[in-house]
Amino acid sequence: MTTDVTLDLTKENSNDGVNFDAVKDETIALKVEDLNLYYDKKQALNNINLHIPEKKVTAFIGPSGCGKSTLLRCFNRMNDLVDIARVEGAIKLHDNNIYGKDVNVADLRRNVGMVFQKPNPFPKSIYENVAYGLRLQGINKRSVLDEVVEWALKGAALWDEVKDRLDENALGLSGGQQQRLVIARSIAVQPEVLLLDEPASALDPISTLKIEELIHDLKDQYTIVIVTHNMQQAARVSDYTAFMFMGDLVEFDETDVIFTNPRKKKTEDYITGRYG
Ligand SMILES: Nc1ncnc2c1ncn2[C@@H]1O[C@H](COP(=O)(O)OP(=O)(O)OP(=O)(O)O)[C@@H](O)[C@H]1O
Repeated sequence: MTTDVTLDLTKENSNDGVNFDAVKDETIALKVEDLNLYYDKKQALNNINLHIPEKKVTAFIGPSGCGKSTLLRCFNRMNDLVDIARVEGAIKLHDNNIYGKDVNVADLRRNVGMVFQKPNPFPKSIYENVAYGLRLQGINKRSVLDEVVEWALKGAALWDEVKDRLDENALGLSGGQQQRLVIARSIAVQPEVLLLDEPASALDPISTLKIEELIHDLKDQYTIVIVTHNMQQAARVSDYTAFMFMGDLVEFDETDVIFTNPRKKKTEDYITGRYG
């Protein structure tokens, strides 16, 4: 992937639905500035400008194919893995452009963790799944690993269910438990930001509820960005919501405003189920 941080000032600014004032009293963790993303010649993100507040939950909603996952994957440069993807503009994590030349992408991905729709534990023990990121950093001391594994599993609300079977294969856990294990694996390396791409869409309702409760608990310590198809879920878990449509960020505001009093007709049409 190539990056080009030169801004195209001729592009019309289509961000009049983005209410930056909604987050003016928050500390901003991530600033998206004039971001365009192309898959080959097809533009998938159009001049996105957005401020994501620290230690809050921000949800991305919008119809299939509107660019939610593409935008989410920009925050830890997962799109670098797509050869045909090209990014223009900047994303600043506490004022440092993550697309800058000196950025260590492995460090970025440790600091900005990601959880996918389908739980993806490694075919290793529950313990080794959580210890994985620490071992990558060269931390192998058993007492340190024990402490972090317990802390992360407690943080992911899984400890009580697995504390007596830490040496069992993680693939033997239920889907909901696997997803909480993946969250434990992410938080074990103490990221600042957690990106959740439809984390509950493959789960049953009870597991979904547990993930939603967990998101609520985690936001005290982490900046969370979640992509969801489920508008009720966005309304339940998020503080702020961004509505996307065909690569545009149509509207961003407090979640209550988006769901009760949106400014844009397109947002209203979507949340009232007129398309989707
Ligand atoms: N690796 C890729 N190569 C080419 N085009 C892609 C790639 N990934 C996504 N796209 C295209 O970019 C656009 C946005 O896709 P994206 O997956 O970001 O949307 P989304 O809103 O997350 O959709 P969904 O809700 O269905 O997951 C779509 O037109 C999609 O086909």
